[in-house]
Amino acid sequence: MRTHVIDHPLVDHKLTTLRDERTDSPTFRRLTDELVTLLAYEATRDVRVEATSITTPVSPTAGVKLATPKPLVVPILRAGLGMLDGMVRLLPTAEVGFLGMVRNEETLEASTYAERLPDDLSGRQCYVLDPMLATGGTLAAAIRFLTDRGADHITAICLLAAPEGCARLEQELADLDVPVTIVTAAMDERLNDKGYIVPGLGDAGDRLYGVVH
Ligand SMILES: O=P(O)(O)OC[C@H]1O[C@H](OP(=O)(O)OP(=O)(O)O)[C@H](O)[C@@H]1O
Ligand SMILES: O=c1cc[nH]c(=O)[nH]1
Ligand SMILES: [Mg+2]
Repeated sequence: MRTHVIDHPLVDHKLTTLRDERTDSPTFRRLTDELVTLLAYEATRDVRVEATSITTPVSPTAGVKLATPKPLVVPILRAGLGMLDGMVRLLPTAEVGFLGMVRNEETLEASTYAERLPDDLSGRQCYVLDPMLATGGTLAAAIRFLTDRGADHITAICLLAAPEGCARLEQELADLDVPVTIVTAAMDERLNDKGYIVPGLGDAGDRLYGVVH
């Protein structure tokens, strides 16, 4: 597994406002959207392309276009939905599949409550969107779900990651022969005793969409 922490002053600037407890939901949604587009630029560095030829107003020339099958973008509901627009702005022809997952806040175990994905993901590059990689339980299960269906290249885009979650992914996905890359805006210090990322930004789903409990 490769972990790529984006080092860019604009990312750090937007992330600081996102973390601030005074930032309201509309601003939080806008900053999430902007950050995802910046992260997606790096995360798609190895998106598959194929050769094509076109003619400019001046001459014929060789170029590239996105390879077929097109990449699949998979936001993990709820909070990952806040990252979808920013991602498809960069990859407008990607297909989108959905995974609904929630973490039990007592046991910290993740469970899946919704799934709308192609049955066969053979040969597909998948981009998983989830703002928080905390214990790693949610992302480990999501990645396993996709590789069980045949996905052969996984990139997860997260706003924040915790070292504990990355270590768990390394361990739980050690048997996979599929390349997995985590792209994140920051690697935070640790988890607290409730499984929240420290310093983090709180509950991403609640900050995007409100408290449902
Ligand atoms: O790494 P983990 O410890 O598994 O935690 C991370 C998960 O927790 C949050 O989702 P949550 O369960 O709060 O659902 P929500 O998006 O509906 O708020 C977050 O969006 C991740 O999916
Ligand atoms: O810090 C955290 C951990 C899990 N889920 C969140 O939304 N935030
Ligand atoms: Mg939540």
